[in-house]
Amino acid sequence: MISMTGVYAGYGGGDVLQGLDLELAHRSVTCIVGPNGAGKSTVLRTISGQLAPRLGQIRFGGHDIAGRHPARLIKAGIVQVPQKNGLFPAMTVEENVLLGGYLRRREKAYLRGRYAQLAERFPLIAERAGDPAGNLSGGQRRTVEFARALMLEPALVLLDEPSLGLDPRSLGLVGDTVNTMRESGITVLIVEQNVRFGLGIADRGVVMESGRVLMADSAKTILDDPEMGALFLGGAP
Ligand SMILES: Nc1ncnc2c1ncn2[C@@H]1O[C@H](COP(=O)(O)OP(=O)(O)OP(=O)(O)O)[C@@H](O)[C@H]1O
Repeated sequence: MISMTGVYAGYGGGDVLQGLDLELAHRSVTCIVGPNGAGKSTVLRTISGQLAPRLGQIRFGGHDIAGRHPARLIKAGIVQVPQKNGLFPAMTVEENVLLGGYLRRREKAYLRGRYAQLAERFPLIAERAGDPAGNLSGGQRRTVEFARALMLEPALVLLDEPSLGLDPRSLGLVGDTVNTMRESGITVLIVEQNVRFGLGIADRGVVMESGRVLMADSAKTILDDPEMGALFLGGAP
């Protein structure tokens, strides 16, 4: 559904991604793991258009989308949920969710209908619609961020460290939401420091090191690989 081939990208001081190849199957949930600085978040930024690759191809929906403007990519169905604090705390939950539809803001009936669907799918949205987003717990805020990302019915959702700062109960909420996305036919790409959690909710795992893919397999195979355990998971299980 999306494939990256020979992608080189960086921030001016040399390439962080060094000929990265990555393929995501339609409707799969994939988690990228790897040591700090491996380039995991850079992969997400390159797909969502925040960073244009210097070389290489990113194919999505039959086109090479490398270097396209983020707004065009959102319209094409690719949305990234930022790492943290992506909500406007003084605005209500409803207003925050509706912001996810900004690019189609003139289509009021579509946005109302879409919001109603999301409020049904995520009871929290309906229950706390009028509350300032700043009053929610960390896990609840994450749910609102996810709902906002789904406003324009994306095909591919990119999640950067969804577990960051969450307690164990909220992690369950994140896992449930990823399952909801999978059931709606959305392809999900996650970057996680919490390797056990990330691979636990994913079908596929990708191990990155120094801007390249070291291993791509089922999430379970990677979790169970003793070498991976020693290298990246903080010791063998
Ligand atoms: N905006 C930026 N400007 C300059 N360098 C950056 C920027 N963002 C990241 N880098 C550098 O690119 C390299 C890869 O960063 P990236 O965030 O992709 O790694 P990561 O694998 O996600 O690691 P981490 O888990 O530590 O975030 C790092 O050396 C980092 O310092």
